[in-house]
Amino acid sequence: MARILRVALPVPLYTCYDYLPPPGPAPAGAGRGCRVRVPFGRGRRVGVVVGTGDHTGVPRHKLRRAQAWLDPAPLLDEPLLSLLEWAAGYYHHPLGEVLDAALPTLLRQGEPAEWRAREHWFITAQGRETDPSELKRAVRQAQLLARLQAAGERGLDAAELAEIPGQARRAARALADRGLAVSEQRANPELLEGEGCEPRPEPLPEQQAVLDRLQAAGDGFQPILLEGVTGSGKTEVYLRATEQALAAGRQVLLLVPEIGLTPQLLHRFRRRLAVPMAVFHSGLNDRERLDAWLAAREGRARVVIGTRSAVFAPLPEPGLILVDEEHDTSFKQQDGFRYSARDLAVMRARRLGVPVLLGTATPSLESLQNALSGRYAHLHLRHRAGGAAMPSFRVLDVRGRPLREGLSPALQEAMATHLAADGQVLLFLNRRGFAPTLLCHECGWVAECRRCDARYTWHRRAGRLRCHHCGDERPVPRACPDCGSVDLRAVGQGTERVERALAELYPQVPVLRIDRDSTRRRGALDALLAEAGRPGPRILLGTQMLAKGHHFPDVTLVGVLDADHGLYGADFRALERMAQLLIQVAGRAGRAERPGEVLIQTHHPEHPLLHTLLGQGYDAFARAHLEERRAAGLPPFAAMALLRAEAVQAGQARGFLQAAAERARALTGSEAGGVMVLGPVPAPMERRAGRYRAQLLLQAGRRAALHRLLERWVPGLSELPAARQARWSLDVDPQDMF
Ligand SMILES: Nc1ncnc2c1ncn2[C@@H]1O[C@H](COP(=O)(O)OP(=O)(O)OP(=O)(O)O)[C@@H](O)[C@H]1O
Ligand SMILES: [Zn+2]
Repeated sequence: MARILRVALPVPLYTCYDYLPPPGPAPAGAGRGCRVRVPFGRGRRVGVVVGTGDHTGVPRHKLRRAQAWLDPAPLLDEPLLSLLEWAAGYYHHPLGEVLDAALPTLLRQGEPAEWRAREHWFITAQGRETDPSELKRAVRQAQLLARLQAAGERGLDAAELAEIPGQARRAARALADRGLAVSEQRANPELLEGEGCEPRPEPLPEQQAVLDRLQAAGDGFQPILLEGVTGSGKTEVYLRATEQALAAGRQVLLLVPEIGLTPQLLHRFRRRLAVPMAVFHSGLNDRERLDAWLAAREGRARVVIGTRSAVFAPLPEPGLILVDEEHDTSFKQQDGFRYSARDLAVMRARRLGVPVLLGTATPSLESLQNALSGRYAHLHLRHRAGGAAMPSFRVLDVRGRPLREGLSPALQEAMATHLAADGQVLLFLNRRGFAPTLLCHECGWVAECRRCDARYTWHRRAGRLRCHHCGDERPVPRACPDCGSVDLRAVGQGTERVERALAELYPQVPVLRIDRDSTRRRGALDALLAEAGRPGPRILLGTQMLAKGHHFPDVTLVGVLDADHGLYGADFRALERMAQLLIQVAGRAGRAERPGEVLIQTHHPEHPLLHTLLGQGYDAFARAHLEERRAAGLPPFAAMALLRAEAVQAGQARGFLQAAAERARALTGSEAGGVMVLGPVPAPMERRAGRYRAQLLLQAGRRAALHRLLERWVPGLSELPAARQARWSLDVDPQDMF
């Protein structure tokens, strides 16, 4: 064994630490990629060995001994570990924290990387014969008995039991005492097992072209941008491509946006593919996450599906990486280690030598530019599968029109027509709550968050004012705190308010509101989506939760209540986002036999975005917008990094950034063709959650120049005296400028 271990620890410092190996003989597989427990300061940490050697710069009397090996063989295989090292370098983030972000919580805490036997509960023969109502004085036991009866031979595992409200485990033991249920210890938790029972439609020629391209890529890196209009059968391509890779004995990783991991999607995969799958999503508990991770690592899971962090799932036999809705902003991690899962997916595929397919109806300008410049293959699905037509668009000029809670007469008329024809209507409004502003009509006072430069949103049903930026909330005042008037008025519409108006306007039509508030309870979203998918007249009203990825066959009319909001955003990506959102929402219309119609309400009917987008399509808009970005020297024609800082006192964050900027300028000064250092400036919302925020932008025409600077600049930032007063973070390739 080597005499020195280099260990990455989860601490915010740009360095690894040298230790002597743990006492006693090392396990046979010990070395790089294994976890060790080490003393650190006065405590202990779990770290990952990233290197071994015989020499160290640490003086002998300071060199400490690691306490124990936690893995008998590398936990992270070489391709994954080296990808993470690359990512730490690219995002200029401490390696220990990168590793920490990539590992399931239990592994970070030092738990063994092993399955653990878990309790599994079954009904007994006697239990099957017992009517739950006989247990009338033990309500919970009766409920659980009914659940176990319904579960049949499959039984309920510990995780399912934990989901049942109340003391389900106690009830289970009480049932066991009565001889109605039994438990056993199961070593291997069951993986989601696909059924593979669904018929497979013949691929259309454009779909086949993608599959051929993937097949031709064989064992090589091949990035493909798949630009397919909404409803064109992209998911069908993912399924077929997955089948191809599975047939070649490989694993497949599918990344989906947070909102995209719907029961619908999982259902489709399970019905088509008869293989074990592992699913990563934010609803998993720590043990479930570890189980999914182990299943992927042992190769038991052949398909791994998950949101952002699943890009770090181990894949011993990788064959294909798929990224659905590649333009979606949820692929970007917005705090801590700020990575782009989409970009890392491409890099991972490149390093593994496997194809990667980025699918979307509305490519990000970054990916589009990569495709146009020939770095990615660019394939299209130009028509809806199954013969459905693309929806028709109409811009509704609402200037001077009487609006009833945001609904124009023309929109109401169209709704009535579609509902009368048994169609469903989907209304999109990206603002939850009742009203975004509470105003005193007497003196003009506005309810503003105590901790942010922002207004409270009035949540009428809950009777609360809530800040959507910091989460602060408080009761709604009865009277104006400034002048005492009781004439407080709601200004503007949120989904809650429109929902009320719809109930009055269409009393006989059920309205389903889908937003963060109505889906807070576990399972609520699934239930609402299932309800929304049923036939019959219905109005679906929601925020962007409703806008993306869902397949509602009976929706024939989509109404965008307020397109103005996105047309004049402060961020240079505002228009791109707005265009993507509009196309995605519109894509929910007319997905089955009946044609769809999309109505967009705006006060700016002449806006060039609406003109190009609706007249010529997303592709034309995106190409035109790319040219504007090129002319302005903005991404994807420039590389950016944003240094953000925040502090409790005004001026402290800026002071730190000022010092950082001077350092950067000193470093760039000598270099021609270097990096622009812009700012510092206050953040667009300067005060948030009680802290003052500012930012410094670094921009360069060439990525290499930016990275050369960051390499020399970032590690020293924490040593600046002003760093003690501010919290700071670096965002490479920032996706929003707030
Ligand atoms: N080759 C095919 N033959 C017949 N039907 C197909 C074919 N491919 C897809 N479909 C059907 O067309 C519909 C839309 O397909 P799919 O959901 O895969 O599209 P999508 O591009 O993923 O949609 P979105 O962009 O909205 O996510 C589905 O009902 C699907 O079953
Ligand atoms: Zn706030």
